[in-house]
Amino acid sequence: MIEARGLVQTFHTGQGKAKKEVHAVKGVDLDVAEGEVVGFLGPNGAGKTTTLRMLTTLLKPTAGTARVAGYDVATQPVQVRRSIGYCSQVGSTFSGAYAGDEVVDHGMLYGMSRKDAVAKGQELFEKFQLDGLWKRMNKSMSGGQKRRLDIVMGLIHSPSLVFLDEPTTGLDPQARANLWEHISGLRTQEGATVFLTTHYLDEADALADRIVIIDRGEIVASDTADNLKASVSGDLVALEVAADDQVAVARDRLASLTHDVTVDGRVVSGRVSRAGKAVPGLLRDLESSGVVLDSIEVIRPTLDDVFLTLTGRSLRDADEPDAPTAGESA
Ligand SMILES: Nc1ncnc2c1ncn2[C@@H]1O[C@H](COP(=O)(O)OP(=O)(O)OP(=O)(O)O)[C@@H](O)[C@H]1O
Repeated sequence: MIEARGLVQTFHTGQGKAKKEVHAVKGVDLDVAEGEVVGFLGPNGAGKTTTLRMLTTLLKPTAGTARVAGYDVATQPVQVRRSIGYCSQVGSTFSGAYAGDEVVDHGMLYGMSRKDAVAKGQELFEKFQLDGLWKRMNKSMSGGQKRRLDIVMGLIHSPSLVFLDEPTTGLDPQARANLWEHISGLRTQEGATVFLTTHYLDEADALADRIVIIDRGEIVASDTADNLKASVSGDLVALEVAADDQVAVARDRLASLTHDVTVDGRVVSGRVSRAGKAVPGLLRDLESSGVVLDSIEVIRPTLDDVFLTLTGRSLRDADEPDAPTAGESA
């Protein structure tokens, strides 16, 4: 569905002495298969939107090639646009028009008949819990309703591939959770392939089959959330031993699974790869060695741990406004 090779975007800003090159995207390769939901994750300014704009033909790549839905973005932009749905960060609806009219007009722009556009629009309004809002203006809708309306606009012509740019930014937790359900339904109910950008770790974790991480214009990882977490640091296993004289035995048993065991009072802990598989055996081992536990905690690494290991910074640091962005050079 998406096949990008060496995509580059260099912006030129300012004039004279203030002239600057911004290397927003620096040679991105991407492959997205039909039916996949891919989360494109990265901090502010990492190059997510710029990559998305190149893939959706809104921006010409400085270098590199991309085929999207079977068409070349540079030479067949019209065919690409017909095959995809795009929901931008800023939204695509106009505040002074009825929601239903906008959706129908949008469908007609794609060559649908009014009758078909109305039928599909009404079906989508129902699916996205917008029933009753056909004759409502965008300006009198809640944030969550507006985002759902944006998605309906992007789906009116039944695209096989949908791009969502930070779909839940600015929404409250309940509206986010509600939108997540709808996004999951895009594949199951609409049969669409979904490529979404986000800087929310939990969003990528919850929605995507595969996560592609971009940092400063370069892809730094691409895998399932589980594999990314497992490959980086392992799960933290913390054993609280019931008696002081059993601490050493517990430490030795845990050391058979990992090198980095630490002891803090009666708490023995260490990082174990794929703890879900290893812990049952460890518990049997501890029991047969006569160790009694007060508690056991298994803490899975977060995608933030992954990002930290890959880039040396946490996503939160990277989010700070004064952190350096996409390789700007004078
Ligand atoms: N039109 C432009 N002219 C100059 N620089 C730009 C332009 N658009 C984006 N940039 C710069 O390119 C870099 C990547 O921006 P981009 O919007 O792709 O990041 P992003 O990962 O989508 O960030 P966010 O999460 O904040 O939306 C940033 O340094 C940004 O300032």
